[in-house]
Amino acid sequence: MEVSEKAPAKINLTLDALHKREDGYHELEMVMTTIDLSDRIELADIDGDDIVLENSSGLIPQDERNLAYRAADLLRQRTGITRGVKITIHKRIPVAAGLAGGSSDAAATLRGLNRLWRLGLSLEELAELGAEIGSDVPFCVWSGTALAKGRGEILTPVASPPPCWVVLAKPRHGVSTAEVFQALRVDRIERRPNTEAMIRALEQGDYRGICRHLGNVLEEVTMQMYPEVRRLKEKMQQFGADGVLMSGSGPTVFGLVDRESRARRIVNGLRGFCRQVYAVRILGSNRPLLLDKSRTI
Ligand SMILES: C[C@](O)(CO)[C@H](O)COP(=O)(O)OP(=O)(O)OC[C@H]1O[C@@H](n2ccc(N)nc2=O)[C@H](O)[C@@H]1O
Ligand SMILES: Nc1ncnc2c1ncn2[C@@H]1O[C@H](COP(=O)(O)OP(=O)(O)OP(=O)(O)O)[C@@H](O)[C@H]1O
Repeated sequence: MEVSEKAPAKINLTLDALHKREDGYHELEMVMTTIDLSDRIELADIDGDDIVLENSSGLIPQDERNLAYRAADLLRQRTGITRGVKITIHKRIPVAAGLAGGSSDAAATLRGLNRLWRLGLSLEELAELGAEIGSDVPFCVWSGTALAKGRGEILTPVASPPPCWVVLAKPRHGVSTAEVFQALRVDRIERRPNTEAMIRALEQGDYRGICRHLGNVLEEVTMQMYPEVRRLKEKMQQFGADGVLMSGSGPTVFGLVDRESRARRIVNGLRGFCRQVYAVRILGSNRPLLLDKSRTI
């Protein structure tokens, strides 16, 4: 048997770091939403008990370091399942980009294997397992739009943004999330996002309010390391995006745009400065993956 799962990317509408914890992680408060730029994960039964990985990208590990492999391994350990599986990753999300590509592959692997192996685990249980793989995995298990606290694993669903376009520009280099957090000085943060105001704007469907309240405390840190990120943000603003921000730890910069024609114009303008430019939609409602039949059967 074989199942296929969509693994969508996320963007951060806000990201605030409250303090550094004793376990070395940062206590976060952030609003994330899923966008229509996805990897596809195929999971197939195979003879034997190996986890075999194939992927279309030369940029991600092909072994047990791959987050999809780790998800399958963890699920087998916790359920006592010993079946073999072939995981094929069709990669479209840029790697080390701040778009949670690896986390989403892991989350899709958990959802897909739950179906393939008829485990009957709930999304809550899969998200809890996912937290052991990475801070973004629980959000990716649920998808939609959510306020994330703690390390990123304490989730409260909030209203999704009204339909709009997201223009993404990914600079050539990737960014190490660990390095960015290491360079962050929480006691020196000058401007923090207003998370409450963002949630209010989302609940009211206030597109202009959402654009106004975009904010990410990691943006300045990554921009110091990679000035190209600042230049891209400025370009995106000049080309007329309604709101512009770096996603996660970067380096991808995204712009919200209300009309397709303007999104296309911005994409064309940016192509002169950046090779990886996309225009995608926000994935509408909360838990859109339920429509994909990815919930427990
Ligand atoms: C920046 C974000 O993408 C925002 O959504 C996430 O916080 C990062 O999520 P992720 O890539 O799943 O991160 P993890 O693999 O859990 O952590 C990578 C590294 O980032 C740092 N890290 C991550 C999450 C967090 N709340 N505090 C941290 O300080 C830690 O140094 C950790 O070693
Ligand atoms: N399936 C995978 N897809 C992408 N990267 C993976 C995968 N498995 C492991 N990795 C490793 O994880 C690192 C981070 O990649 P990823 O694309 O998830 O970054 P990211 O978008 O910045 O994630 P986040 O926003 O969650 O911090 C890469 O350096 C890559 O080697």
